[in-house]
Amino acid sequence: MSASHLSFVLGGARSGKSRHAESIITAYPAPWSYIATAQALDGEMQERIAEHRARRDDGWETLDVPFELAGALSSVETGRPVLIDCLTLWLTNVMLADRDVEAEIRGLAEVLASPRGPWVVVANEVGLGIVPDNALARAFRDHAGRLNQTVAAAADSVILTVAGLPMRVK
Ligand SMILES: Nc1nc2c(ncn2[C@@H]2O[C@H](COP(=O)(O)OP(=O)(O)OP(=O)(O)O)[C@@H](O)[C@H]2O)c(=O)[nH]1
Repeated sequence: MSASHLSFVLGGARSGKSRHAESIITAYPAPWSYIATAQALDGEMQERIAEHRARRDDGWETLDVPFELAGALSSVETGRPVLIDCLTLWLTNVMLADRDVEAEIRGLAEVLASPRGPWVVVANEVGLGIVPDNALARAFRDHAGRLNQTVAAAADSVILTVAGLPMRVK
């Protein structure tokens, strides 16, 4: 595999994007860092998180980062492979906390543009369905689309996972 500064893995729910992203990272020698943006706010999320934790072995160090992604990435040791799962939940956290979404995306984009890595970022492709009938969902869909374009522009490889299959789109 060629050395990559930034890979971006996109897909729908349960499309296999996390598993594919993990396989990119574990092709590098351990230790690897896993930056989790999910917050275990209810039993269902706790179960999903437990499933993920169970399949990560001792080579992984997990950091819980619901908000300060740019800061967390900047402070990771140079050369350490990092997986960020997932950007769309980070966006949800930022919007629900009433933070300045544009400013947060700019801050993240600056760090992602730095010539570091290997980093793999996971996100949901959310905009394919009908126009949501409430304003918050429409704003979320639009921010998610712009965020994905920003990260894809900075990435040297972009992969779309469909039904568990990775398709290279950049
Ligand atoms: N807080 C926390 N979250 C975690 C941890 N491990 C995984 N997660 C979160 O679990 C979420 C993914 O959950 P899933 O429901 O399996 O994802 P999915 O999008 O439906 O499925 P795939 O497309 O197959 O990856 C990510 O947003 C991670 O942040 C952890 O150790 N701590």
